[in-house]
Amino acid sequence: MSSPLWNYTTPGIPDDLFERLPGIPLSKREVRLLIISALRLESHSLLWDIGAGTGTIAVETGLLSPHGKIVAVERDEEVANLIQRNCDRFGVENVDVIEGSAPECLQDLPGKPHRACIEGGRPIKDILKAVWHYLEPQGRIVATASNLESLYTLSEGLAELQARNIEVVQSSINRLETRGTHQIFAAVNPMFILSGEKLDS
Ligand SMILES: C[S@@+](CC[C@H](N)C(=O)[O-])C[C@H]1O[C@@H](n2cnc3c(N)ncnc32)[C@H](O)[C@@H]1O
Repeated sequence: MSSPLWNYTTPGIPDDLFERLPGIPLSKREVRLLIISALRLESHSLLWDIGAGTGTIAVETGLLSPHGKIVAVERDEEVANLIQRNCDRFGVENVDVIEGSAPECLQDLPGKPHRACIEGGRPIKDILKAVWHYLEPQGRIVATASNLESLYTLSEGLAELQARNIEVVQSSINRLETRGTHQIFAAVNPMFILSGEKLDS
């Protein structure tokens, strides 16, 4: 009997265990951990993973929260199929993969989310506002930005929505790598991780 690919109760699956498609991004392991931490999942949370890419967030949260439900939204058909394959690879059964483009497709999703992760899409503020509209009270949104423009837009969007307990964290991660005869610390692209809550004022 072959041993399972990931048999641990903690998140942090190494990036190279996921099936990849050329050019399709993935949230790097350490950044993924920060995103998952910011989501603060509860045992039965419904999570919308918008712009689900390679599916690393969907897989990790599916494993971490077996009584929860994840809806992974991805606009590209080939990439949506990749997410399903990565779920199958890790034996994750509580992820529904939806091929669709946000924000338009959100109205057709079943249920209202308690948590949302936004990692892609333009115009990003429209997606943020649409997701916020469906978010349950007490819900949390986590969104990432890799550049100053997205950081500003998301930050402005959360303020306009009067999100509470807004946090912004910038990752700064270096991994030891062998380059020729030397070992150097190579930087993982820094990401901004923004989060906010939908609380009564
Ligand atoms: C940065 S990747 C997400 C990586 C993912 N978190 C992971 O670790 O596997 C962003 C993805 O969002 C998708 N995307 C971009 N705009 C979108 C939209 N409007 N609706 C749905 N998906 C979108 C892209 O096709 C891409 O695969």
